Amino acid sequence: MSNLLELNHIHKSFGTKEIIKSLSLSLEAGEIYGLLGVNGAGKTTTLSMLAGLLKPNEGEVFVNGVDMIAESISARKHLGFLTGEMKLYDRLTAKEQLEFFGKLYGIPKKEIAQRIEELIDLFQIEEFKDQLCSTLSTGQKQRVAIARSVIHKPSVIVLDEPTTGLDIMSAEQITKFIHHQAKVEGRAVIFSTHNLSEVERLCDRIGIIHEGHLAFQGTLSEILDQTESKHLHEAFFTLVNNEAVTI
Ligand SMILES: Nc1ncnc2c1ncn2[C@@H]1O[C@H](COP(=O)(O)OP(=O)(O)OP(=O)(O)O)[C@@H](O)[C@H]1O
Repeated sequence: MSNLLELNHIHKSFGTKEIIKSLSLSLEAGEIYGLLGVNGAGKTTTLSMLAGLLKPNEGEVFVNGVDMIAESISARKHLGFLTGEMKLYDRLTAKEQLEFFGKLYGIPKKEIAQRIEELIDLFQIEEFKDQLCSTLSTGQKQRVAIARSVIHKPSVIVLDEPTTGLDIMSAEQITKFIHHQAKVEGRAVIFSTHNLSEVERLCDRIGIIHEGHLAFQGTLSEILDQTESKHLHEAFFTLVNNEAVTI
């Protein structure tokens, strides 16, 4: 099967600070990939590079076979990106927000209406669809933000800490969404999180960024085997505290 997403030997520095030294990963259709790492490890930096918001100093990014660096406008059409940095427009209602982004992506008017109905239904936005975004709760805002990021039906979905700050019900809704997108719709989903149980439950593969590299990349059972751990949190500490395991 061909890869929907490919990162090859990415390097990124800010000034003299080398954040990502060499990082490669790929995702197939239907795969869910969880990106872990301590605060400041470089998860947001990596996801921003693969979404075309930051340019790597070296390396390649392909989305659906399109070169993100050379043809970023066309590559971004295949990708939906959610990050805490991208705020909703406070003066639009939840529904207007979705309409606005539908138009930005050039979705025909008739299709926008239908797509918005689907997303309102999927994320249970109905109750607050006509409320200004400035008045929404954290969980409601996050649901609108994710709906907005996938309005154009991208084949690759990139979510930076999608469940951070959400209660257990809202977080569950988002994990169900991720599962559905990959396993029913056949999209590739990569997300960063600090919630290890979410990763254990949801991800086909896990990547742990440490000191600019992927200290581990593989399935849950592979990481447990390689670190001789019973749980992901034990494996995580083993990899991040002493790099006894090499891939
Ligand atoms: N624009 C920038 N200029 C300078 N340094 C930056 C910039 N963006 C990120 N960094 C640095 O790069 C490192 C990685 O940051 P990044 O936000 O990618 O980490 P993260 O793994 O997402 O962390 P967290 O779990 O805290 O969200 C940090 O040391 C951060 O200070």
